[in-house]
Amino acid sequence: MSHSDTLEALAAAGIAAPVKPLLSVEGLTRVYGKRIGCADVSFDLWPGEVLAIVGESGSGKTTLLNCISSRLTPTCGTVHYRMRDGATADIYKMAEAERRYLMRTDWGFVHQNPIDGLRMTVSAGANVGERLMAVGNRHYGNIRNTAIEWLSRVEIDEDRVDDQPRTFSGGMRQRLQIARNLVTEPRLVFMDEPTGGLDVSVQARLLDLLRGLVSDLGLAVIVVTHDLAVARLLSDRMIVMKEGRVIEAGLTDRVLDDPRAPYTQLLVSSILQV
Ligand SMILES: Nc1ncnc2c1ncn2[C@@H]1O[C@H](COP(=O)(O)OP(=O)(O)OP(=O)(O)O)[C@@H](O)[C@H]1O
Repeated sequence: MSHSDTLEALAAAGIAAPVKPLLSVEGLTRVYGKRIGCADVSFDLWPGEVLAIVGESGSGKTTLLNCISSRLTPTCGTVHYRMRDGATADIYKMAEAERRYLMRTDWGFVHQNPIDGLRMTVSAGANVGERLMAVGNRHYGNIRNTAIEWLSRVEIDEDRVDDQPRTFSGGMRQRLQIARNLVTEPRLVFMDEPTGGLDVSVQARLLDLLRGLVSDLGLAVIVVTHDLAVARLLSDRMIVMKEGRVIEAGLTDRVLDDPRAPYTQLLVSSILQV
């Protein structure tokens, strides 16, 4: 998507464009031997914007998300991030310690399977409190109070604060993972199929909760999903991937209501027929 397309999309969504994007992805490519994971992906993400990456299984969504979030080294391409002090940093040129700090504080990562994003053998309160300690909080009482506050924000009863997440249902675990990620008020959150693997009714409630939190906190989000309904509910803009490449990009409503690429038309019509 070009810079002018992005500005147009933002204006249509009622988001005032800042001078610089929060994240700029340029020519991002990852190959696995001869197999393409993702190829030549470029886009900008603006503060407070929710971008969905959609496509069928194997289209490269997870590879792209992992390359952007520095969990997987790209074969080529760059990812620039605007730090809190306003300076722009190339995340692959940062010192490892600085990148790790960024990941623990200014970024969040919500995994499809909460087991990958939680510590199952420490309490729910500690799962949330740990992230606060990572940003320098040391006062036990304050940490516990903030953890309890966040549990209630994600609709987990206060009296579960000392329970381990292994005693929680799938939906509760996912809500706890979200609280753990959001407690440090990150500016950018990556989500990989955040509602995948949950019952439909649990999914709907979680999506509602996520939508409220994202809007209240003004979060920028990159969400990977194969579910166009999730993209429709959560995102402002979306990119459609096929065989590792972006084949369509634009405002979510435009792409879903008036898909231009034949592949997107097929994706959309296959959902409508269900
Ligand atoms: N570790 C790996 N080694 C080799 N090939 C891989 C590896 N990970 C992914 N691939 C290949 O890269 C391509 C993109 O896979 P990726 O998992 O990114 O797609 P996806 O859209 O996230 O799929 P899904 O929705 O099923 O998770 C696929 O062809 C896949 O087989």
